[in-house]
Amino acid sequence: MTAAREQPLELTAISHNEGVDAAVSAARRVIASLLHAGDGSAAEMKEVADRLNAVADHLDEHAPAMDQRMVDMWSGEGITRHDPVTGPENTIAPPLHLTGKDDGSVEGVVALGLPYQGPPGHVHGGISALLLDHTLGVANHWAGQSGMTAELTLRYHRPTPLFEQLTVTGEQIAVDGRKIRTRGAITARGEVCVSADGLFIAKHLPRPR
Ligand SMILES: CCCCC/C=C\C/C=C\C/C=C\C/C=C\CCCC(=O)SCCNC(=O)CCNC(=O)[C@H](O)C(C)(C)COP(=O)(O)OP(=O)(O)OC[C@H]1O[C@@H](n2cnc3c(N)ncnc32)[C@H](O)[C@@H]1OP(=O)(O)O
Repeated sequence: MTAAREQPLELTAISHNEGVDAAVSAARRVIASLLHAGDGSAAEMKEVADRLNAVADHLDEHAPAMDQRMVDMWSGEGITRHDPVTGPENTIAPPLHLTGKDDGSVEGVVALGLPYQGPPGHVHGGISALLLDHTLGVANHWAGQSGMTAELTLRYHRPTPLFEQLTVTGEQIAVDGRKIRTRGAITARGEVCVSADGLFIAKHLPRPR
């Protein structure tokens, strides 16, 4: 008999408060702050741009070669740290933090700010697609058979609010040979805002080495 898990399993990397993760958290703040500031801001934007460019110059000067970095990114066998949805090393990741549940599904919560806006006060539909594509991919990984997205069908039921807690879910529904069918949704205040049906094909591109 398998003992029931008391804690849900972490399926995505959690940010450290140090190293590149801390710098990425700061950069996420900068992205949101710039959009909040806009052209009406009293801040001296030329100086801000110069300082940000100096930071980027410093990072580029000390970074490993790109091909080596690609190898490093893909060296682990488990969860990724660089992806654009959950990755603590990726400034454009909100980040969403996903856990695996005993019923075979995955779930995470996230609140999205101004950088992810589409219609006024609401999440851009392409951002919802990004979150769901990735969450369905992780759900397949959790279920034990993963692949590449071949089709992703989205239904936008109601606008997805910014600044509110969203729950993102994914669940593998069926595997038929190499075809994997997976479903998911984004809900806010218990109501479905976006639902997704995905067809994934069991195929994996080779990792850089
Ligand atoms: C992606 C994996 C990442 C791995 C990470 C590893 C560890 C990290 C751990 C945790 C994280 C977990 C997951 C990662 C999270 C998210 C993943 C994001 C997913 C993506 O972001 S991924 C990028 C976008 N994605 C593409 O970039 C795909 C481009 N595309 C292709 O690479 C090919 O197109 C492919 C592979 C789709 C199929 O090519 P193929 O040659 O392998 O397959 P083939 O043609 O033989 O078809 C076999 C049968 O599928 C049917 N079929 C094929 N395609 C179909 C379609 N579109 N619609 C309906 N049916 C279709 C055929 O009709 C046939 O059916 P039948 O057998 O019945 O005839």
